[in-house]
Amino acid sequence: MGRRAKNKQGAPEPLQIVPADFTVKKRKATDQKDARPQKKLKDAGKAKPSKTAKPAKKETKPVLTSGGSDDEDAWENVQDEADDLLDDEFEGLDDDEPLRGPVQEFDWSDAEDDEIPIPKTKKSKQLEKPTKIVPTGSDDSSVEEDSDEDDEITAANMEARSRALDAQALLDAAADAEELQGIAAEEEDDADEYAMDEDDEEAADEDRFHLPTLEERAAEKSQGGPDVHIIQRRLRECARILNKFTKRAEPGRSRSEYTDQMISDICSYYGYNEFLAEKLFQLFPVDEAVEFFESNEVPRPVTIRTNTLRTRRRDLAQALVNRGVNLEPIGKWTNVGLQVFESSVPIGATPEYLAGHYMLQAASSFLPVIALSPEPNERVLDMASAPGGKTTHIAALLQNTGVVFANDANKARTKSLTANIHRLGCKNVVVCSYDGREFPRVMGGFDRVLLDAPCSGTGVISKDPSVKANKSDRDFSLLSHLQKQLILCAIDSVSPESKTGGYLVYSTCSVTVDENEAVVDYALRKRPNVKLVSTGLEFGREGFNSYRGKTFHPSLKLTRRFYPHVHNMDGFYVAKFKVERRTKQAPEEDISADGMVVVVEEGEEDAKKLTFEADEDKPYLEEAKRRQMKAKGLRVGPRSKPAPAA
Ligand SMILES: C[S@@+](CC[C@H](N)C(=O)[O-])C[C@H]1O[C@@H](n2cnc3c(N)ncnc32)[C@H](O)[C@@H]1O
Repeated sequence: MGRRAKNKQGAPEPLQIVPADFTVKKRKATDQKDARPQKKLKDAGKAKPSKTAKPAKKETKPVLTSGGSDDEDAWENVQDEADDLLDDEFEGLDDDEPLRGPVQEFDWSDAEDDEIPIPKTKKSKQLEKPTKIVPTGSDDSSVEEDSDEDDEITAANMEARSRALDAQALLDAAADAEELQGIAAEEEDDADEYAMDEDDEEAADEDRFHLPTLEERAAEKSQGGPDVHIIQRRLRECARILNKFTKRAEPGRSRSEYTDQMISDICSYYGYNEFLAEKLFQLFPVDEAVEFFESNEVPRPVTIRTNTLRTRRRDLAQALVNRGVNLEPIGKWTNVGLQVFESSVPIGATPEYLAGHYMLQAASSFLPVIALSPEPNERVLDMASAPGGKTTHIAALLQNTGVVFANDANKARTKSLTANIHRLGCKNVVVCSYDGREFPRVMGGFDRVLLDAPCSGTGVISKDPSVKANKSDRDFSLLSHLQKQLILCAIDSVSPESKTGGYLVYSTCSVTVDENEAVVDYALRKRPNVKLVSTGLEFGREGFNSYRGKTFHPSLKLTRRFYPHVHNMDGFYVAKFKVERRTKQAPEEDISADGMVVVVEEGEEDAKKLTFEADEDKPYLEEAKRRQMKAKGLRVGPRSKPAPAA
């Protein structure tokens, strides 16, 4: 575990959401070495008071305990106050209607840093310029009112007029130059906020940043690695320099030297292996990458989903407030979510929890089900469903009508799935345990399918920091391969004839492109009868259209990415497909002799010849079979050795 991992934030920040077109603002470099990076709001018009600096009303929110009080009046007062607060919180929120509304910007800042900078709007310099006064040789300002045309040109005044015109031209030129300079300076400021303080900073910074040479790095390593403060400063400085490389880099040093230093520092500071640090680093602009790594050190807010089969959100909130839970609705995008700020009782063991009134569930986990949007009486497949957070959400949206097939390849995990289904009172769910790649042979013709795929978990590192050290290149290849097989099976399980649906939602709690856009793009290429449609989610970043030399289908923009540092929720990815009727037969080579889907990797044309017998596929197949057997509790033999190179 990295050194920062120990330094966890106390109470989680309230969840606030940024709009889809939100761009992450760059941080200003500060000279406070230990300070956590602070985000400043550029636009005061859009600024919202920080949730950390809560309104006074909320600060007085009572923490009620079920133990009660000897003083009945006091109890009633507190009770009334709690009721009022709930009424305020929930006013206008109709539990039965999907809520829509503007999304809010997530603010990292602590209360004391909440001052909102004056908005930096681009004003027309033309409007700001003082009215020019044309010198006429007279100080009498009334003269300036006179128009040139009115003055008769005579031999006597000709020279004076000529001088005045020259002077005016000079003044105009000077003013224009000044204006151009101003615009250039302003553009530079806008292009990079760091530049705002650059001169001051650099002038004050006697101890100028020096990028260690290879020898210096080796020496540093041999002495047990650098001090945390040195790494912090180096990360900040490297990010600052990479942002404006030509201007700020040390002469003779390359961009990749700074990048390598950053990745190496990220590994030692946060505890990632080099492969994963680089993979994640590449996903973002430099300074945003640091924000991403930083946010993985902070726990996400505790959130619960109201089980509408058993209660209403308002009633649940009331019951929990009465037990001493401090909570509020997550945001306008969900009418069932509640964020828990603090609780005097264990939130996973309240009578309401045991009675199935809610599910402890990350906010990001609501998103695929919202995108799936199942309708009553539909037939739905949840292909990889354990432990059932999304299954039970689907069952609730179906209002216990229709049927949900909750499948998971891992039989052991179906126990917790079944327990959750019972606890939440879902009566329309059938639990099964197949490898998802066996669908639709076992069952097909679903109105909607959810494939919440097995993934690397790079979106949930704050929950499972072991991901930082234990994910390798091989893991990503295997996972991407499995996901590609599963997604084709999921598509083929959807009924294009469905009167109400015909949709597949693909999701992962990972942020890597291999597991997301690459899988979705592969599915689009292999199944011409599907197209991407809007997820219906009002926030989230657009999926990548291209990434590191790979180009994806333009419709990948319709998919959505969610990030911890932007949306204060787990990293997540959601894509929604509409499945149409097939116009021609599926390519034969998709299905192997044993009925499994064959994944065709990069270079589709050559790959057309591939079957499961192909040497390249063997290790993947073998590994998949080993895992399958292991999951079923069967003994697996040793891995076969790779054949020697010819
Ligand atoms: C991300 S988790 C699913 C979480 C679940 N949807 C929820 O909301 O609670 C992925 C699941 O896929 C299952 N899985 C892995 N390989 C599978 C396969 N080949 N077919 C079906 N399920 C699989 C794992 O056992 C795991 O439970």
